[in-house]
Amino acid sequence: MKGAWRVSDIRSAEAALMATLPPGTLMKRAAAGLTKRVVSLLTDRFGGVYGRRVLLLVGAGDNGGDTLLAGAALARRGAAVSALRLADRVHEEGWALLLAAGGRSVAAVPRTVDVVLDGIVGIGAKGGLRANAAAAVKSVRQARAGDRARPAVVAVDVPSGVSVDTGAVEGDAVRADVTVTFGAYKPALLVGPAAVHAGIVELVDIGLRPYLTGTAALRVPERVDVAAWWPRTGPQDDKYRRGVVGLATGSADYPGAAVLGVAGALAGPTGYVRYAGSAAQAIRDRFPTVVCAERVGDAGRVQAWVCGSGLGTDGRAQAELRAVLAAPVPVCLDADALNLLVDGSLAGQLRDRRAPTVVTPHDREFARLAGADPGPDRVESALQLAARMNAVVLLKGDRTVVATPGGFAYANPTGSAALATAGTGDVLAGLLGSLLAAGLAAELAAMAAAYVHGLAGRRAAADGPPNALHVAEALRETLSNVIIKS
Ligand SMILES: NC(=O)C1=CN([C@@H]2O[C@H](COP(=O)(O)OP(=O)(O)OC[C@H]3O[C@@H](n4cnc5c(N)ncnc54)[C@H](O)[C@@H]3O)[C@@H](O)[C@H]2O)[C@@H](O)CC1
Repeated sequence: MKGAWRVSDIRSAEAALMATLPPGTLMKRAAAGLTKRVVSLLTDRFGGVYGRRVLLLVGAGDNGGDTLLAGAALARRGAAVSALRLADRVHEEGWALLLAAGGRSVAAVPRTVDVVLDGIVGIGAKGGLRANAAAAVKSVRQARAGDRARPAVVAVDVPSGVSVDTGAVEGDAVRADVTVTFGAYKPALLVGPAAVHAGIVELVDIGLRPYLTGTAALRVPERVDVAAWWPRTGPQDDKYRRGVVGLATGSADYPGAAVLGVAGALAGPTGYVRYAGSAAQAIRDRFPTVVCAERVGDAGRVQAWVCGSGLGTDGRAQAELRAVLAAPVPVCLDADALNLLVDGSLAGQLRDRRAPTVVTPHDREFARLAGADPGPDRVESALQLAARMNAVVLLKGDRTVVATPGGFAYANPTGSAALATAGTGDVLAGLLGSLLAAGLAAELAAMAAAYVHGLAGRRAAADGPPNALHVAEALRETLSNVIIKS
């Protein structure tokens, strides 16, 4: 699993590591990693390094220093390197090396450039881009709009203009194709709108890891993690032992929500799916293996409930949610269940639950639950709500965040714009419920479901604009690739 560290932790680790090394060693390691990545980008996209036009955007700090050292190395390999200074003072040694290698200073963004290196600011940034930097970034963007291939943009350590610890982007910020980051991931590379600005993120090992002693601000699972968490069927299992998931979703008015949730649950690891609600006929017609009842109280034993989507908010819906909350099993609450939780007595019942609860709000539902929109720091917002509700919070977004009441946060790397369509959340909730019923810990169930659901969204989108049923249908093949074959 990847971990992302806050700037303060990275600074402490760097200080401890630097104390063991000759001055300048870390910057040389960083610049060497950056140079290597830019060489491969120039070679892959533009056929080589010699004669290719590289522009350095250079700010005042060591981030500019890394960039100048890499620029000097590229110039020595024959690239035509120019540097635009965006501060009165820049890293002196780096500047001298660049000029000695044949690099030149420019006063504005040249008209034609193959690759831009963004060395305006790194982890020492305070506030957004200043006016001269913002103007240079705008020129680069305009050049790219006229020629979709060039310039390719490589951010050094982080894209300038983003908030490194939170992933917020409040003003203008660099949009990179690739970010080459040093020593450790930073939250902005993995979560929030900044993650989109970072593009493909590549970590250069500069020897920092053993010195990062604090807790990661954020964890980002990889395929092997999800595969390891996924419950497997053993030779001793029967349909009950694999777990029974119950869905209290949908209604006569909204049977589709129930259908989509059940489709998600059927793709999960449980051996048995029960449905309780007034969309039972639609479920029977479509899924003959699902056992249906009209009410939660009549459904029989389940090991986890999914409740909410399409349920409505009338008296019957309230009674069903109350029954679900009273069950001593893990519960996943979505959509209308979240709207009903704004009611004080149900919220109290939720806080008193002993078994785990997962809530899966999008931003508007989050605002109703928390009393305010998620702030620019989505991880912190989700953590606060998790602590307040005593529930795991899965905050949906391009990089879905999972936060636990105990203070741990995860970000999902597989988000896809394809999932921004009606009903995909129902599929997610069903899959998540199945993982809960199979016995996976609530935060891992939430993370694993988001991860696989994101991949299924991408897979479904490969055949054209998908709807939620396409996403549900893509789950089986996605699971076969990700989980079973790994
Ligand atoms: N500290 C280390 O051990 C290492 C640091 N490295 C590089 O050094 C960077 C951090 O260097 P610094 O601490 O010098 O910080 P930065 O290079 O991020 O920039 C800080 C400087 O930029 C100016 N500045 C701050 N906010 C600004 C803004 N919004 N617009 C314009 N200028 C602004 C400040 O006056 C300050 O001088 C890292 O991101 C990384 O690229 C690497 O060389 C690896 C090792």
